Amino acid sequence: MSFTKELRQKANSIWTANHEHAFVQEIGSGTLDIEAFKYYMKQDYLYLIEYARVFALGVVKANDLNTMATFAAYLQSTLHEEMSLHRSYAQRLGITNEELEHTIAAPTTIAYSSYMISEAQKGSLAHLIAAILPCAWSYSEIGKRLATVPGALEHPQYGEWVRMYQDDEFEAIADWLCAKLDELAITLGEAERKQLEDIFLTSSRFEYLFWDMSYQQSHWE
Ligand SMILES: Cc1ncc(CN)c(N)n1
Repeated sequence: MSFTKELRQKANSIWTANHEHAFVQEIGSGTLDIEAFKYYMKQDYLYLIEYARVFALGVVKANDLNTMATFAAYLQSTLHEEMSLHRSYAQRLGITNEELEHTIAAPTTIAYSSYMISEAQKGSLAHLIAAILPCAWSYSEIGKRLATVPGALEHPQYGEWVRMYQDDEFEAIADWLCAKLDELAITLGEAERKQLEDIFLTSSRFEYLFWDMSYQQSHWE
């Protein structure tokens, strides 16, 4: 079994909890409270700014031109495709650009994005990928699953979100990161593989906390 398949298996209970989280389920059914979605969109925008920085660090840490170019392409697509989804929702939901960029980051947003940046800065390229892989991969899995829910793709409010994350182009990012991490892991010893596993599991847990924050915190803001 490949290294990333092993990681996916070890994180299975966390990923199942993410799939079953009320926020995710209610995007699929179209019943999510719009205030929770607005809160999520604003926090996620801040998160994505830092996520994009990790791709920039990938350009710096890459040791061949193809890897550099791929990280640069994903930096570009995060800033101009994924974040344009948020800008388009913001416009539709009456959130100004000012509000989007100057929202105060919640503790979970700060903790998750600081964790990713810290692992990316202090570790190797493999550490960097382990920190961001759950972000790219779990969203693709969630998008693909929600796309099978009747009506989810066409829902007037949440359909655009589902269409973005179920897209094959989005899945290609996760596939590429998996292939790169599998390639790098071949030469690593047990101790370093264990570090990568811990990072992957921590980011997976942060994914859960992000859904939960968005579902809960919007009620007590
Ligand atoms: C918190 C979070 N994690 C992952 C993704 C997908 N890039 C996202 N938009 N937000």
